[in-house]
Amino acid sequence: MNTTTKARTDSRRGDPLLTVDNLRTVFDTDDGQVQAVDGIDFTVHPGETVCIVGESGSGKTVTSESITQLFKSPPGSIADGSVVFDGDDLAARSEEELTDIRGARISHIFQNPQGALNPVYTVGWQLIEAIQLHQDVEKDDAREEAVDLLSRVGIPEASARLDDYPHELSGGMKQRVMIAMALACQPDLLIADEPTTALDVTIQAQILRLLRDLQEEFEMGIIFITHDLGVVAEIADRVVVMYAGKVMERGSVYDVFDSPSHPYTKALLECLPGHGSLGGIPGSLPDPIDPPEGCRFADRCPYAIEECRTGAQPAFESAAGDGHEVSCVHYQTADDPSVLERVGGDTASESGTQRTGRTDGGTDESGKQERTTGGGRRE
Ligand SMILES: Nc1ncnc2c1ncn2[C@@H]1O[C@H](COP(=O)(O)OP(=O)(O)OP(=O)(O)O)[C@@H](O)[C@H]1O
Ligand code: NI
Repeated sequence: MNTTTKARTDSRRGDPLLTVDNLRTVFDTDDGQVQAVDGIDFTVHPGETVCIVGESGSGKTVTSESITQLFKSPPGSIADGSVVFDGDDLAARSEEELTDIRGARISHIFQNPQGALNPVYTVGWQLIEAIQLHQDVEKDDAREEAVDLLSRVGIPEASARLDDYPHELSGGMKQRVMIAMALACQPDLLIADEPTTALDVTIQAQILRLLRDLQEEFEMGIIFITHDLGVVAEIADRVVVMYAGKVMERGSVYDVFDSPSHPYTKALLECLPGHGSLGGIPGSLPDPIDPPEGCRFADRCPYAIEECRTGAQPAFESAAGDGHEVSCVHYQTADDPSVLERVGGDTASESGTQRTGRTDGGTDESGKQERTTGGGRRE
């Protein structure tokens, strides 16, 4: 995050490119209905990068998959809400209509490139096809653009790679080709779910730079999901903090990082290297099939009071900063994060492990378990 980012955020005006309103996405399983995304709201403006952050299992991937309904249905379905893209509610669109939108106006990049490339065509053929689908250019020009894109995602000897088939490439190379493919159609909205996690830091930096360049060139909106809060600080204009299918806090990257307001956001930031709390937030996510009443984070929150455990997730209250909002009962009377120091009293000043009474081991184990469950179920 820097002053440029801040200036960009503040100058953002006009209609959003994407408005997600009260979105609920559920999965029917043998054990019951998983409330993966449970009534969330956020917007993305043209040229803006919105990062979705939150622990494993919070619903980030399901949120991103819900936009063009990429999840398998059944078991998944949108149970409520709307996803308005450029004036059009995608939640009400047929699979056929969504196929047209995917890859033309909305592109996805996943952590795992498997399945994103067609094994029977060369990399060059697929890229040139994608470029020509969207732009009225001759084949030679499209070829030149394909080479340029490949070198910009960090592929050495790009022109030679055009004749390769996907299986001839290493995993990291495939990932980069997939990113190039997603950008080839110059999407209005790019949805990237942990796109650079498997890549080394130099290539990662190169790809983030490429995204920023293309974003400036084409006013592309970006939804970026990552566990790496360092990357968030670098690329986000705005941040959406998710927990257990709910949005806990949202605002400019500047406000969320400098004045984290929800106790959950504070805890997430404390897990950054050099910020004290190592090994994650003590405790684990609530049961997604039968989430608790009140604030979903209450069981792990050092500031929780009786009021936090009844009713629905608290309504959004404004926190310090333009468009900075937080879903926490403690902000119903104030918009200043220091309110937590006052309400927290002694509990708040205790160390991370004492807060919930859990000690070593619990965190790591539960964290890992969430990951396995989330990934395993999707297959
Ligand atoms: N196909 C599915 N069937 C049942 N439950 C699912 C399915 N896909 C996701 N879920 C559940 O939905 C919830 C949200 O999962 P999601 O993958 O969106 O989390 P995430 O925030 O992306 O986590 P991570 O950081 O690990 O990628 C989890 O409880 C997960 O187990
Ligand atoms: Ni995910």
